[in-house]
Amino acid sequence: MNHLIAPSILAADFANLQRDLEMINKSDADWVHVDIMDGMFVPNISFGFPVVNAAKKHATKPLDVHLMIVDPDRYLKAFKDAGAAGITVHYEACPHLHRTIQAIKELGCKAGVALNPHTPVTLLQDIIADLDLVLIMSVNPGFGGQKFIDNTYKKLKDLKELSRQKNPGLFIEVDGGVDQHNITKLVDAGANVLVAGSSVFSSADPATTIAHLKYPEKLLQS
Ligand SMILES: O=C(CO)[C@H](O)[C@H](O)COP(=O)(O)O
Ligand SMILES: [Co+2]
Repeated sequence: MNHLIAPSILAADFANLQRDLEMINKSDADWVHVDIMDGMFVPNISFGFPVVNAAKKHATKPLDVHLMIVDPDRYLKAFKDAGAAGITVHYEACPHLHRTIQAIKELGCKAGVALNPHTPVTLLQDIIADLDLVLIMSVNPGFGGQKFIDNTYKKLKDLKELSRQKNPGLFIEVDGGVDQHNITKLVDAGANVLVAGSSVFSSADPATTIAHLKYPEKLLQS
């Protein structure tokens, strides 16, 4: 399949969120990535339900909600009601991950698990068949605009192999420091959903940057 692009609104201009979502609507983006941070699981607080509701009101593409929060089970239904199409929880935040994944699916959302940079892919062996998506963090979660961690390529290859054996339809998402320079190598390593925050929103023309991320081969030809 062609890879999907999920711009992260963490890097959008919150005072002009409607404008930035309308840009995403008209662009080659596939999903809208929504980062929820609680100041506990990660050392930063982003935004909560009113902003997700507002995003849902203006976005025409599915909301891909990335929960960087402790004990996410408390809020799954609230995020579904706010407009989430997919909910991704962190492996490191879920002692009863199987139960959490079933709860997300029962809500009718796509279910994902995110791995911090130090968490090995092998820990997913007994849950991967139940998942729609695995998110490989390529920075330490909590902030946009950080430097990409090179070990990500190896983790993507490990995950691609595990998914080939146990769940060939898996969405393999990579999140953090994705830009026009590393996108082709990330797709070659196995990523099929690419999150991009700063590289999109700090560029002069965000819609064109999204097009370059979606079709990097056209950039090489031009
Ligand atoms: O989950 C995240 C941070 O924890 C963000 O999705 C990620 O950092 C995207 O931002 P950037 O592309 O600027 O690195
Ligand atoms: Co994210």
